[in-house]
Amino acid sequence: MTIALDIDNLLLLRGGRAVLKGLSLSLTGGRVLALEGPNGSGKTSLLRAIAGLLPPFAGRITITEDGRAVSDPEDRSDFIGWLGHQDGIKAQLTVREQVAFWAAMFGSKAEIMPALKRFGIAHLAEARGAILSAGQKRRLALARLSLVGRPLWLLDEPLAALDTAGKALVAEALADHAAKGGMVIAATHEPLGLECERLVLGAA
Ligand SMILES: Nc1ncnc2c1ncn2[C@@H]1O[C@H](COP(=O)(O)OP(=O)(O)OP(=O)(O)O)[C@@H](O)[C@H]1O
Repeated sequence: MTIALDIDNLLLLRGGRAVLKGLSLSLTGGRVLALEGPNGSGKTSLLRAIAGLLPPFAGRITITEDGRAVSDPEDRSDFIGWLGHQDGIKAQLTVREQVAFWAAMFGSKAEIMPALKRFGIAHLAEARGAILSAGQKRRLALARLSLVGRPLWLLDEPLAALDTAGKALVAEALADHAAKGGMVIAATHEPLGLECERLVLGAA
């Protein structure tokens, strides 16, 4: 599958105010884009618009799969792996259960333990979500995302709360996803730690 994203002359409003105006962008599978810019510059808004959660006031966002447009936002969600500010970790489930639940929900046949190992949390497999630290929760959310097999990853501050080793694991996972033809768009306030394209949004 070849995925491509095309954004044409986008105007996004939040609370009646323009947060992004005249943005155009093209990206193909195999690429990683770092979305940069100060607080309030519209990074999360752009991710939400690409995900189909924030309708453009003007302009167009087109996602194509093998040259065929995926125009319905509901169909679009089938292509998207989302990691927001909230990790969405369930307090009562163990680390293993949370990843297994996602794998089952998304019909992934990938194995659980290698994903936990990859993000350095295999030793926490039987720990409940409630006792995880912020960085451990982030690692779990990333392990979960890596299992679901969606080609377009939209990540909001994927490095938040991670230590140096955790950041290196994320960089590796992003590079790996891109190497398999996936696309990554990550809002970030710090370098992602791999070669990538950059889009710097303006001040609010
Ligand atoms: N639900 C909302 N209603 C009205 N305005 C909003 C809403 N959500 C965000 N905004 C405004 O839209 C602008 C862009 O916000 P956004 O969250 O996209 O910025 P950001 O670049 O991701 O910021 P940060 O780096 O702080 O995460 C901000 O001025 C914000 O106040």
